[in-house]
Amino acid sequence: KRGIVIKDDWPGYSLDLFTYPEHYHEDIENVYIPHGVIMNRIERLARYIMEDFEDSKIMVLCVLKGGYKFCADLVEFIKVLGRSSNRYLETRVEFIRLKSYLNDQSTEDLHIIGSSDLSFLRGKSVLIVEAIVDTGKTMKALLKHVETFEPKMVKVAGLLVKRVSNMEESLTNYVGFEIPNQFVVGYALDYNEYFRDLNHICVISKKGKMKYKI
Ligand SMILES: O=P(O)(O)OC[C@H]1O[C@H](OP(=O)(O)OP(=O)(O)O)[C@H](O)[C@@H]1O
Ligand SMILES: Oc1ncnc2c1N=NC2
Repeated sequence: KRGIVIKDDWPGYSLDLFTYPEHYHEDIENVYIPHGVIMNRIERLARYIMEDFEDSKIMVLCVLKGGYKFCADLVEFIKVLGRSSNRYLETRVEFIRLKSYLNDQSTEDLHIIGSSDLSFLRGKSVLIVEAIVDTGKTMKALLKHVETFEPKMVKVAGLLVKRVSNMEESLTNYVGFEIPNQFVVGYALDYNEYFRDLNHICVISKKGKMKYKI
């Protein structure tokens, strides 16, 4: 599944058509994916996931920090949809903190911050929830690490997948949006820890990149 394909020439929406935190006015170019569209897409992904996991419990592994909003909203939809179709899927959430980006570049070394012990995954049906797959380095390394704990099944939900190489095709089972290769922020996606408090997914402006550069 490629998800909603956003074309290279998609200009995004003009900033004055939406509300966003005033302090980011100079730092973002446009509203690339409005919060409402993100939520509607996540609701549809929840339906796919419920069909595939049917009656087994879901062990959600949320990849911090970028994945925390996507994970919270996805798990909420799974709960709400489960209630209305009286097919309740028991969902447990665990977290892993990975860091690999400085400014807008992936550093060579991926490192796990905090505990790397995932033994709670043994024998479980695992859903890895990740905000974005860009070079795929993080997801490749994480999948290798997860496999060492012998889960029963592993599926990956990626809200955004960058059209950078065909590698990600095999890395994600559920894709929210396939986007061109440009740096986006918002909805918990950051640039040096900024913009996580932005509801929409936006394209960062040159000024924003300079202002918050490390
Ligand atoms: O496919 P890749 O090129 O590896 O990029 C994807 C990863 O990079 C970002 O993490 P980041 O290092 O920014 O940490 P954060 O999630 O805490 O912001 C993002 O949250 C993914 O985990
Ligand atoms: O576009 C992006 N925006 C925020 N964080 C990341 C991105 N790509 N890899 C990590």
